[in-house]
Parts: sequence; structure tokens; C-alpha cells
Amino acid sequence: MLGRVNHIALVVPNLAEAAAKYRSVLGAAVTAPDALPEHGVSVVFVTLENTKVELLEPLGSDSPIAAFLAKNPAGGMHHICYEVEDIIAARDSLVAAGGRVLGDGQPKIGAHGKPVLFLHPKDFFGTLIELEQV
Ligand SMILES: CC[C@H](C(=O)O)C(=O)SCCNC(=O)CCNC(=O)[C@H](O)C(C)(C)COP(=O)(O)OP(=O)(O)OC[C@H]1O[C@@H](n2cnc3c(N)ncnc32)[C@H](O)[C@@H]1OP(=O)(O)O
Ligand SMILES: [Co+2]
Repeated sequence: MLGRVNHIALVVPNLAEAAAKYRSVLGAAVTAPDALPEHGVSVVFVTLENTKVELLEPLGSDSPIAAFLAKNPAGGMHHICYEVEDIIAARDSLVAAGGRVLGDGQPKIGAHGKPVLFLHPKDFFGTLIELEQV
């Protein structure tokens, strides 16, 4: 089922500061910020040779990462995104195995314009998993 790691996501308290530090201190290539109100986040991507790092900041009053940032005010690792070829087949086999898909279970279009789903962190040893169809 799982393909490459598409990205590792970090929640940060200030996206502009984090992007600037990745550029200036780590010499990283960082995309311009992208506001995703439908996901309640603003995001940049640090592009690497073998994967990406997604830096996330809450956007709007009911961001799904607001509680995470309140618990981790300095920021922290938030989720890992695996690529899948068929997100519906992946979802259905996960649900059949007793896994919980977050939200209404229907894929949404993510930051890369591809369908994504999230799996409950409690089902995977305390790590939030995102699946992205490529
Ligand atoms: C899609 C656009 C972009 C992309 O890549 O394309 C993104 O990735 S956007 C990323 C932001 N969107 C999401 O994360 C959507 C899925 N997430 C959620 O629905 C929530 O974050 C949820 C339900 C995982 C947690 O929400 P919240 O923290 O408000 O709920 P609770 O406080 O009740 O938490 C329940 C329980 O889970 C633990 N938790 C929360 N977040 C994480 C996490 N990132 N990793 C591991 N564990 C997490 C939290 O501590 C609670 O545990 P408990 O022991 O009960 O205290
Ligand atoms: Co993500």
C-alpha cells in the first residue's frame, strides 16, 4: 500500500520566521507561503533531495492544529505523509482492518492538489498519518 514518504510536517508558531531560519541557517530551498483556509493552515514546503518538510501554522479560528500548538507552543513534529496509488482502496482496506479515517472519510484536496486523508494518531502508535494519492 505505502509508497514514498511525501513529507514530514512540523507545526511552527510563526511560519515566516521558521521559513526564514530554514533558508538562512540551513540554506534550504523553501516555497512561498500558501494559505489553505479549507484546511485551517498556512504552509510552506522545504524541498529536499528525497522528500519534503512541510512547515505549518494555524489559519483561522478552528484550525485542526491549534490544540497541538497550544500543547506544544514552541512547535513540534505533527504528521508523516505517505504516498499511495489508490487512496480509496487504501482507505477501504484500512477501515476494514479497524482503522479510523478522520473527518467524513472522503478525501480532500491537499497542498499539492492531490487527494489526501488522515488516519487517527491513536491507531498508529501516537503518530498522525496522512495519505496522499500520487
Ligand atoms: C491537507 C493539507 C496539508 C497537506 O499536507 O496537504 C496538511 O497536511 S494540513 C495538516 C493539518 N490538518 C490535519 O492535521 C487534519 C487531521 N488532523 C485532525 O483532524 C486533528 O489534528 C486531530 C483529530 C488529529 C487532533 O485534533 P485535536 O488535537 O484538536 O484533538 P484532541 O486534542 O482531542 O487530540 C486527540 C488525541 O490525539 C492527540 N494528537 C493530536 N494531534 C496529534 C498529532 N499530530 N500527533 C499525535 N497525536 C496527536 C492528542 O494529543 C490527543 O491525545 P490524548 O492522549 O487524548 O490527549
Ligand atoms: Co501534510
